[in-house]
Amino acid sequence: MKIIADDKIPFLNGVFENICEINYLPGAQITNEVLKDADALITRTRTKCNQNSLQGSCVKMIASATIGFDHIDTKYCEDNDIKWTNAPGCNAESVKQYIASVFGMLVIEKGWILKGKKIAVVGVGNVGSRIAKLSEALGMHVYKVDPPRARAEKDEQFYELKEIVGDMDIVTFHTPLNKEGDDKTYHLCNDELLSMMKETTLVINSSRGEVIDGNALKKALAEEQMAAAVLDVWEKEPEIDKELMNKVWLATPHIAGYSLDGKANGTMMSVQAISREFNLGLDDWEPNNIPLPKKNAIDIDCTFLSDEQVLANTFVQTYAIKEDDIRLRMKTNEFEKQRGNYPIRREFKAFEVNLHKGNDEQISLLKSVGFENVTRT
Ligand SMILES: NC(=O)C1=CN([C@@H]2O[C@H](COP(=O)(O)OP(=O)(O)OC[C@H]3O[C@@H](n4cnc5c(N)ncnc54)[C@H](O)[C@@H]3O)[C@@H](O)[C@H]2O)C=CC1
Ligand SMILES: O=C(O)C(=O)[C@H](O)COP(=O)(O)O
Repeated sequence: MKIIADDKIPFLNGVFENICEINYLPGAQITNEVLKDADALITRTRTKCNQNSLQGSCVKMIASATIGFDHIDTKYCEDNDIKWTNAPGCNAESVKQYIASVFGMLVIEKGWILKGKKIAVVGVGNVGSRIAKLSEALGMHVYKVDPPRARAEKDEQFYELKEIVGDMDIVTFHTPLNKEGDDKTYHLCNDELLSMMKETTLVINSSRGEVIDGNALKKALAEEQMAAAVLDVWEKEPEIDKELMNKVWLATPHIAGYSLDGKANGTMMSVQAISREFNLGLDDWEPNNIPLPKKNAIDIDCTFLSDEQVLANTFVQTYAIKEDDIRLRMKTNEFEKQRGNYPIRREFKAFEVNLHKGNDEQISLLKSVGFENVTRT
């Protein structure tokens, strides 16, 4: 048996070597020629898995170590008996941490008071439901927008995006990229939607670049139809629109899901899926010894801070989004390189937080958003 694997998937080296042949290649170099005699592919978003790459190959299974699967032509796979899997939820906590860092920056850099603000969470799946919970913990009013769930569920309250968007302080997108159909999300955020927003609204996109019409956003920002944008994902990335980047408040190179925890989960789910399919005896395999960041103990002096400021400061100390923003602006052409050499980032649960002169309410708020080790002195 032969596996082709993307060489940027961590924790994979050594896992299959004694069982079968495995070759590692950069995502963009995984071509039809390379896949010809491969039985399985372990991939990321950087390899288009479609007729071009798969026709005539021996590939029987594709496992993507990512949440999104818009890089896989699922119809082609289904029509050609190629099984495929993604890794649902693998890095959802990481995207939550990314959004938490945006919230932190709103409080620290822009002086926002989040309590009482209205936020539309568009797409309430693994990521969106975490963002909704995080926002509620910060006292925001959450408006959930998810037409597929709204149709399927009776007990949860969902809103129509166009009906509420004019009243929102924040609109954050967490949908898959659906290129067509009733639940199409391609350019879901377009001229029309942007023109309905208040001039103080912040738009965040950490889903897929094509969910927002970049030209429309550029125009809306230039004309101050809405206030600001945070973009992690971009149309045509890694060749991103620099004019747009210069207009957005925080710009990052598609790394919202890049915690090591999230990557480890993605690798684990892919290895186990391949193992189950080909009977390789790795059904329970999981990576161990996930490295910690240099500083995983956080000390916050709460003396003059509101509860919201305590949370904001804690969030940005676990992950400083500004550092990714600065790196991208300094070397925009290195978008893909920055993703490939991404620093160690760990999720909330890997940190020990001490609140100096903090209170029980702050401890319980931090625990409610995913911190496991919180003390006060
Ligand atoms: N920037 C990054 O690093 C990352 C980006 N992502 C992106 O985020 C997306 C969401 O991730 P998850 O929450 O884990 O996916 P999920 O599949 O758990 O949830 C997606 C939700 O969107 C809803 N939805 C579908 N069409 C919609 C529409 N037209 N309007 C509103 N809601 C709609 C679905 O019903 C579902 O509840 C992924 O598909 C991926 O593209 C995911 C992980 C990391
Ligand atoms: O999981 C997803 O979906 C993502 O967007 C990933 O964070 C992107 O991961 P890579 O393809 O860059 O590994």
